[in-house]
Amino acid sequence: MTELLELNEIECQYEGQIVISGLNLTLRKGDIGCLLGPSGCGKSTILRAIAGFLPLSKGSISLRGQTISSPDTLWPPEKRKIGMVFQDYALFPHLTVVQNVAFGLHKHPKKAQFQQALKQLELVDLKELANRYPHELSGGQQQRVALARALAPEPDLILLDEPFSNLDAELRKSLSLNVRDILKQLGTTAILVTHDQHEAFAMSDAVGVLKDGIVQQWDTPFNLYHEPANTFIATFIGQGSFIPGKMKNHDTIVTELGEIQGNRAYQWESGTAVNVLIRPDDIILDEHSQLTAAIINKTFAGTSTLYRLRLGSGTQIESLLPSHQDYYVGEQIPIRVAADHLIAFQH
Ligand SMILES: Nc1ncnc2c1ncn2[C@@H]1O[C@H](COP(=O)(O)OP(=O)(O)OP(=O)(O)O)[C@@H](O)[C@H]1O
Repeated sequence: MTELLELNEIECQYEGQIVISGLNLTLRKGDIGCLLGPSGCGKSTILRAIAGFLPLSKGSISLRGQTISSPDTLWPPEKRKIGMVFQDYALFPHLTVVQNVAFGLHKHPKKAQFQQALKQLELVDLKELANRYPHELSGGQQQRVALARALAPEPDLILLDEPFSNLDAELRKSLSLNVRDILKQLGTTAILVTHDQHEAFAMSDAVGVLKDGIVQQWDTPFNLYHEPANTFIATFIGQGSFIPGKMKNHDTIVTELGEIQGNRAYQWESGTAVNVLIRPDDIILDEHSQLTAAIINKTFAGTSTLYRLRLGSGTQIESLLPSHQDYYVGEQIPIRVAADHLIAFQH
């Protein structure tokens, strides 16, 4: 059996109000899964249900093949062997770093507790700071202590609830990759909750995009971007906008940008009205193109510049171009669509 965690049609409520319904999710041993979605969509609620802090009103959760939650089963959190890391680190201020990490090891003999805690601190590269107190550490260091503490009892599963939200952008990026490496090195299965899609993509093997308590798509980051299951995913993940089109044949759509041919076939009949997703990196500059668009604004982003363009019809699209090619607002530029992954939805 390779599935470590299985959520089967779960429903969660707060005081009779259903927040999660009919949710399915499976995670293989050693995989890092992520729950991504707008604020209030139910991400933390799912973690609470997995951790055992919230009962289920329907469905079941099984870990290592055993049912740990169902309407008439609720294993207590401490029996689940699940580690947790929170946004606010939640370290004990009156305990040193090594005492914090050793805290969850109270069943071990004292000496073994400290040896194991030091081993975990070495893993997160903080052994030198073992005798400091939390207030003597930076935010990133505190979060690494929290990770070491969660990993110390060698849990089968670790839940990370917005663990990098309190850190600045650069640190978020480096720490998220660092944490991924540590989890992969240990083979620890993890679920990350975030509303930062870059973090979700960088860290996870599979990502579930949630909206209104329902997982809209549970897939690899690549597929979420290139094969979105619906218009919500298409616009929530990455950038892009829809333009109207008509099916010409199964893999070609006629639009005001010309005929766009992709690498997947749609079953709709010729003439069917569709919306086609155009990503900024699908629109490239082509001096031989007859098609032009007017620049209505631009955002410089270092290596590239994002241009907002208006087509003759008034439709607006975006184009991401290398920043050394610099154009001004109001200029007409010749463009062409260069998209292999044609994404369209019926009107
Ligand atoms: N203890 C509670 N009692 C009642 N309603 C709650 C409780 N906790 C959360 N909710 C509601 O459940 C819904 C889902 O909340 P949850 O915290 O799971 O969302 P989230 O996706 O984690 O949001 P965020 O990204 O803002 O942390 C929200 O509408 C929220 O108001």
